[in-house]
Amino acid sequence: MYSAADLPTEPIQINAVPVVQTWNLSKVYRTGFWLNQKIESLKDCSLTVYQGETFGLLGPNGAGKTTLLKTLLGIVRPTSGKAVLLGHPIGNLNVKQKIGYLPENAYIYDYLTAWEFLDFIAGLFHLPSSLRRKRITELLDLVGLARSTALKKKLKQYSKGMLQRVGMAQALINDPEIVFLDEPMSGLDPMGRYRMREIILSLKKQGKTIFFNSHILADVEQICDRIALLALGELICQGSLNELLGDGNAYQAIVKGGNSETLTPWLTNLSWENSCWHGQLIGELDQFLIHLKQFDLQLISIHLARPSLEEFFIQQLRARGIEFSR
Ligand SMILES: Nc1ncnc2c1ncn2[C@@H]1O[C@H](COP(=O)(O)OP(=O)(O)OP(=O)(O)O)[C@@H](O)[C@H]1O
Repeated sequence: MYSAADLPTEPIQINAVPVVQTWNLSKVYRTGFWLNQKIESLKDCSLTVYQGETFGLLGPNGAGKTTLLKTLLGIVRPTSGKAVLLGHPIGNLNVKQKIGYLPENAYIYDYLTAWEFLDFIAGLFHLPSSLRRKRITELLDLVGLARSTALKKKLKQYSKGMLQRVGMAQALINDPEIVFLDEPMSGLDPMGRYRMREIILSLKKQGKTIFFNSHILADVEQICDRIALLALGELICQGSLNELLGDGNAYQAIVKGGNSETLTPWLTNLSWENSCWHGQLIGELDQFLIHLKQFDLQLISIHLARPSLEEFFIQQLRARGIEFSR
C-alpha cells in the first residue's frame, strides 16, 4: 500500500499554472458510405489542467475520452472550439517535443527487445546516442524492468503488464512535461495496476503533469488531484475529489417511501437502489427528521460520510439517464 505521503492531500498544493486548456471543444465524426451520419463525440468541452497535477478523465465506454485526448495531442482535428497546450495551440511542433503519450493499444514491435525498441523511439526524438544508454537505464529502473531482460527478451514474450511498462517507458523517453495516458491500467492484473499507480505517483513526485483516461474509478480515486467526468461527449463536472464528493462532513441518508419530489429539497445526488432512496443531506438534520415524520417516511440509515467516487459517478450518470456497465 501507499504511505500517506504518496497520496494526494487536501488542500492540494498545485502550482496554478494552466498547462492544458480547452474552450468549447467539439468533435463530430462523419461516418457511413456518403459520410452522412454524424457522431457527436465531444460537445462544447471546456477544461483546465494545472502544472504538476494528476488529472483523471473519467467516463463510461464511448463517452469520448480517447477523442478528447487525441484532439489534445493533435491526432484528431476538432470540429470547433479551441485548445492550448503549454501556452501554444494544439499541434505546435515545439510542444510535441514536451509531451509523452501512452496509447490505449500501443503498437509494439514484437521482434525487438525492449532495449532496441526504446533505443528506436529515442532515435525518433533525436536523442544523442551518448545520452540514450543513460536515459533508457533510468527509465527501465523507473518502470521496474530488469536491464538484463530488456536486453535479451523479445517483446513478443512479454506479459501484458510488462508491455504496458515498456509503453510507459517509451512515453517518457523525451522527458516530457505532460504525460498523456489512455487507460494505462486497463487489462492489467491487480499487481500490474499497483505498479502502474506507483509509476504515476513517482512521475508526480518529479513534478510532471499527468493526464489520464480511465474507467477504473478506484485507481483514479487513489492517485488523482482533480478529475473530470465525461458522458455522451459532455463534461458533466470537474474539480478536486473534495470539491466533488464533499469532505466527509455531510450526512448520507437512506429513506424508504416517498418520491423524488418530497425528497429533492432535502437530499442531493438522489438515487433509487434496493427499493430505497439514497442521497446526501442538504439541510439541518433535525428539520429533515421532522419532514420525514410529516410525510410518514422511514429513515433506514444516516451516517457521516462522503460517497465513493464510484457512487458519485453512478449517481451523476443515472441522474442523466445513463447506465454504466463495467
Ligand atoms: N474514428 C472514428 N470514426 C467514427 N466514430 C468514432 C471514431 N472514433 C470514435 N468514434 C465514436 O466516438 C464516440 C466516442 O468514442 P471514444 O473512443 O472517444 O470514447 P471513449 O470514452 O474513449 O471509449 P472507451 O472507453 O470505450 O475507449 C463513440 O461513439 C465512438 O464510436
